[in-house]
Amino acid sequence: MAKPKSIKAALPGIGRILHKFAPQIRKQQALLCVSFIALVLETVMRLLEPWPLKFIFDQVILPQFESGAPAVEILANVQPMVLLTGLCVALVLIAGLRGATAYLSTVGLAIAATRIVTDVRANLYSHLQRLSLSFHSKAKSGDLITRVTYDVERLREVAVVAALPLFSNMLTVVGMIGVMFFLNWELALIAIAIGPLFLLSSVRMSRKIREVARVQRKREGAMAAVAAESMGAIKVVQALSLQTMLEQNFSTHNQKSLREAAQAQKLSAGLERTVEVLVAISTALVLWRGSLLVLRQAVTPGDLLVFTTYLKVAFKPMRQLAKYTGQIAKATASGERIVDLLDQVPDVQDLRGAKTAPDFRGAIRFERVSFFYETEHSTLHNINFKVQPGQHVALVGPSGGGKSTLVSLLLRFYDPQEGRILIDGHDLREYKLDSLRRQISIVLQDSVLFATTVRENIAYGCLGASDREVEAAAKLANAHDFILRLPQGYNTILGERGATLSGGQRQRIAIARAAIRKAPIVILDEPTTGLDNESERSVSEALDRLTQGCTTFLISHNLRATEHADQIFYIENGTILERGTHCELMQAGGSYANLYQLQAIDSVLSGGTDHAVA
Ligand SMILES: Nc1ncnc2c1ncn2[C@@H]1O[C@H](COP(=O)(O)OP(=O)(O)OP(=O)(O)O)[C@@H](O)[C@H]1O
Repeated sequence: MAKPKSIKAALPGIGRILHKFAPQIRKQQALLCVSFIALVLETVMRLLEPWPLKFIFDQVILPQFESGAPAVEILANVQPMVLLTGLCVALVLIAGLRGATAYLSTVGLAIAATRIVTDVRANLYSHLQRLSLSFHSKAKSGDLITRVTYDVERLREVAVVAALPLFSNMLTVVGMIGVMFFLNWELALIAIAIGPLFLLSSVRMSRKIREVARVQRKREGAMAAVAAESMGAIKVVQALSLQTMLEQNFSTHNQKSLREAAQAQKLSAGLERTVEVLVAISTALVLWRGSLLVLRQAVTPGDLLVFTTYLKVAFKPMRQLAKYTGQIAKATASGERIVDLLDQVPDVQDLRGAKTAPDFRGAIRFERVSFFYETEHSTLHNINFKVQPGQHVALVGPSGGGKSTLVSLLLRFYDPQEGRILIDGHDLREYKLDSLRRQISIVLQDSVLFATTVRENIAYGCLGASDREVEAAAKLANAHDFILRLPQGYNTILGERGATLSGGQRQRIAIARAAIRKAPIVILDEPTTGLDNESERSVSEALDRLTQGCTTFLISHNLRATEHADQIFYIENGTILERGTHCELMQAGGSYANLYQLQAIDSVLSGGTDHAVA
């Protein structure tokens, strides 16, 4: 998505963001209203600030100057000393009120913006967790993390430090121009004549600044990618001694980023100086013409004072306009990235009227099920089978045949394009997703554990499980003994993805996590692949206990591990090519029998000892 180049280009984006965040904004309505009122009062105070000084000049120091304004007529009748004291008090009061209202509006708006953005972030995170696998398998996790963290933070920061001050300053500038025209249109025209020149230079400079900032942003992205990649694959980096090469790569980006940052700084400092000169020119012109008008008594010295003060005050925020608009344009890009994500609709979600699934017996039926991912080429084609409660089914066949896809349909990670899947006689889609998935346990080849305690990792299988249940599950999974030997036993905190454990230990904790669910349906996707004989034996034993009495789907390339299954499906190119028990398939002498014999020969030649798990 291209980044908006300017506020104008960003406007539709801002509209879209505000529309999307409307519910969160509405929640902060009261606070926003109070802050806005404070903001308007602050603007009024800013406009009033030079007026006591004007009256001191016109009424106390130089009372000979005439002014037709009714307010001034009233002041003319007040004792000069009383007036002076009153005006000095007013000066302090105005400054105090301005400070108080500015504090109220700044803090109020900042709190409201922070609450809105925090709400949006929570929403985004929960939305992301619910998006279908079809979305997540295409999305880059690094990019998603950036959106939840960096983009949301940038939105908050810019809302507080740029958008709100910009809005308040604009309000002040408009008010000042109005008052200047009220006082004297000729001087007001001279004062704002510098405007186009100011706009021209600031637009030109800010465009340059944005270009440099964009390059720098890209560079930072590249640096983050290099760092993330090498940290994620630190084992390979160290084993291949790639550190120096990667350091050089990183350092090049780092140096360039530094130069670009300096250039952006130089440009914005240049812009500030240009604006200062323009303000000086404008002030000089107003002073020159204003003094002539004062001498002709067309305006009072106090009016001239108000003009010059306004010029000084008004141009100060304008100087930051370029900075603010650039930041807002960038934040809009961030906001749109967030809205893009929030607009994603999960492919798989609860259908209207979906009900909580009752306790399953575990009878499963696939009826003319066909499924394809993005491509039209079907991954599963016309799959039909029935499994009785408690039966063990083995899915075997060549890689890419569609075995994992088939079981992912059972979990409703995806919905089939044709046909239907029934559990205990009811279509899966009739049930609420959570209640369906709660009754299915899975153990994958590379089980993912979380960077928390062993106890919590097991309890994640059934949130709210007691310590006793956790230990019982660990015992079933042959994990209890090795867990007790860990430094803090069940309270040992694991490394990210369970990196501090061996493959076999990880699998046994994953089995404990599956066991604690006490689900009637179990899916095992190559759970013993990659383990050494000792670990495999221990894991297989645990799996035997886990799957007892459960409807089980076991995916395995090792046919020795699947030969005891009640039904074996030989799946190739998305169809069940052969089905039956081990004996039936061996007798049929088809692809299964050939593969089995090949594996048996291999096993004999390598002296391997494979163990059945189902
Ligand atoms: N998320 C996905 N998006 C697109 N295509 C996919 C996706 N996942 C799998 N595929 C494709 O679907 C086909 C079946 O994949 P699947 O993982 O189900 O096969 P498998 O039999 O389990 O293979 P293996 O035994 O190697 O695990 C493959 O051609 C694969 O490339």
